[in-house]
Amino acid sequence: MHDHPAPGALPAATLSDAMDRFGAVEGIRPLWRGAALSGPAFTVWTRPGDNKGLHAAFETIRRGEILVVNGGGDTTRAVIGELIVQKAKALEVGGIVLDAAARDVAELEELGVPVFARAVTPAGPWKNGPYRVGEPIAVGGVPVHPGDWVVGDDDGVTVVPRARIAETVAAAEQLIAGEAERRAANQRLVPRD
Ligand SMILES: O=C([O-])CC(=O)C(=O)O
Ligand SMILES: [Mg+2]
Repeated sequence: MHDHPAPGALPAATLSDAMDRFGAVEGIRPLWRGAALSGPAFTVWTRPGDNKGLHAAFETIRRGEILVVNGGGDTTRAVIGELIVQKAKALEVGGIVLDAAARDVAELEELGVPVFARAVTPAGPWKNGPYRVGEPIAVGGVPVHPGDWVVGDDDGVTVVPRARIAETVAAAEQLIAGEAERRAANQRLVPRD
């Protein structure tokens, strides 16, 4: 199904730069320093504060896919915690991106499944729906279709549309080469008296 060159470990910032600085998700951060993910999106749209749809997603999500959730940007209810992320770990999901909140953060870091969220709160979710699985959504102002490439690192999350993965990777690699030259020039700087 995923027959394109993958962005792999390219930085989220560089991938966004390579798309004229679009595609960068607003306001969603890693829950701990060093959390990083890269993989195709598996989308869920849920009623704010409710995680019935996330449990449904774990019925069909595949190894390596990134669970990307539009939870309406709600920060008052955590839609994931330790128990649901245990499922993600067992299924070898590639990571979780929430336009919503999380809880049990110490346990999440120990589990090691990379989680990106808008907020953290001890308040638990409702479990009634409604929800949608596998439909186009948006997170942090960026559209996400199933199969779009999602990259997250210390800076946050960038989404690369599926049809633009190859050209974006090529452009990002060129930017990285240019940055290497600028880095070398910076290292030649000396103080002036
Ligand atoms: O209660 C919930 O659904 C969220 C949670 O804390 C967990 O999954 O551990
Ligand atoms: Mg919990």
